[in-house]
Amino acid sequence: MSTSYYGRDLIVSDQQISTASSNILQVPGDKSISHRVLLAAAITPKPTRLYNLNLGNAVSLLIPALKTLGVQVSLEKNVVIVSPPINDAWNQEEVYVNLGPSSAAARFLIGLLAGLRVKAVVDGDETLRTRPMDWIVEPLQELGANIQYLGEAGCLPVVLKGGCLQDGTVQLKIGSAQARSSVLFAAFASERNVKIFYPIRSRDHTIRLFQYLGMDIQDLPGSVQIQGKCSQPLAEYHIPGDPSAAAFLAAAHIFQRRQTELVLENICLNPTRIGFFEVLKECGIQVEYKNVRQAFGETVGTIIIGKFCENLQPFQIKDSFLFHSLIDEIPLLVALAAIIPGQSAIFGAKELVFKETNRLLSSQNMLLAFGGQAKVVDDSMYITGGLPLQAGTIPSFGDHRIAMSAAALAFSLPGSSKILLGECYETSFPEFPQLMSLMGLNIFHC
Ligand SMILES: O=C(O)C1=C[C@@H](OP(=O)(O)O)[C@@H](O)[C@H](O)C1
Ligand SMILES: C=C(OP(=O)(O)O)C(=O)O
Repeated sequence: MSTSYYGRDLIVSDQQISTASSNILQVPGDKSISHRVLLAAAITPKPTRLYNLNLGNAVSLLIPALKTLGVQVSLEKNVVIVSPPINDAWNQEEVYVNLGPSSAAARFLIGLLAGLRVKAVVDGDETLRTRPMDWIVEPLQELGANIQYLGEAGCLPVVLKGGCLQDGTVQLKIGSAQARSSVLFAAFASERNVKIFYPIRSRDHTIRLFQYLGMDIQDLPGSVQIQGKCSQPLAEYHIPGDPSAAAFLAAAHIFQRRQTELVLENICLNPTRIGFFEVLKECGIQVEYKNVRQAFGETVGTIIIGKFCENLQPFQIKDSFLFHSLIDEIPLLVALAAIIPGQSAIFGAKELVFKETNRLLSSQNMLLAFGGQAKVVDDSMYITGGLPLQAGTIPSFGDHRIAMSAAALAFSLPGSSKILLGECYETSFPEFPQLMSLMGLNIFHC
């Protein structure tokens, strides 16, 4: 399996660095919400103050791209301030922007630029160039956007050449939240009336954000219709903690068999995102949501993971809503399944093939390197848990979710493991080593 990522390896050793490790932690802002509020702020008439923005590469690379296009972005202490281009003068010189590894950043930006009729070339790194862009280009073209592929058909780079978006209806074939959000951003930016039919309710942050902005939205099972006019511009937004980052801390707590509670504060508890924690419950791990409240259209609260208990049960993921609500946590669930005696299984996981790596195969290979057993059959995966695992040299393929899953699991094993290219955690969770150290994990680069 190939990778385009170049970074340092990570060493994880079983030597605890501190006996007094922390039980109350906060994680960085949610990556998905960060992408969406940055783009919404870029087309909101007044400056917007964004608190707790995720500053991993996947989000931060969007900032220079927006600046190239004329958007004003500045940092004041820990607040990112975003204002639209002066006099709405988006750069029209067919500028080149590169979103590195982030398909969410690229897909949303293409939707937004199509809606604004801004001319630009949108590109990504070698990995992103292999990921499907037809999921968004086709519906945008159906609505009138002029987008052409500059390299391989269906992939980045693409050139946007204007084209006037029309009111209309599109039917998405794929459950991808990014596909739906790209079209929603196009409708917002063009102020068009667009109806989207979609097969699965995957993460719905864009719908919630647009409702919060006062847009006229009809949100029905299987479809959403939006009149892309915002009546209540953003002035500020506090981004809640990322449940996908919180999942690594919860897993480390379980792998370490801690006999205390772990408290994760200020986490996004949107039901389309907390599938990992629901599966933990199914396995017999105590999980509680406390202090649950609504903030900026999102559900936010504290997650409490109980002390480790023996007799964990294997899990099965069959339902497509559940699958999408934990889509980025599959590598971590594969690692978790390895310590639970019996067979766990994940079904209908075709979309994992289109992530930073083919995550069915990269998760399998990660586990095999620890001496575990996992088998991929078509779009399903079967993991035999409870077998003896060993520390070792573990490939991450430059995929942040694989690297962090491997690091969390490695800590529970005697000896040291080397996670190849492990520094790629910076894509979504730059604070990963610091937070893991707070949990006693001995982790360093080499
Ligand atoms: O909408 C989003 O922010 C995301 C949606 C998911 O991708 P797909 O929509 O391609 O499934 C997820 O894997 C990605 O990390 C972020
Ligand atoms: C798949 C991911 O993100 P994206 O699709 O935006 O690259 C992820 O963060 O795990």
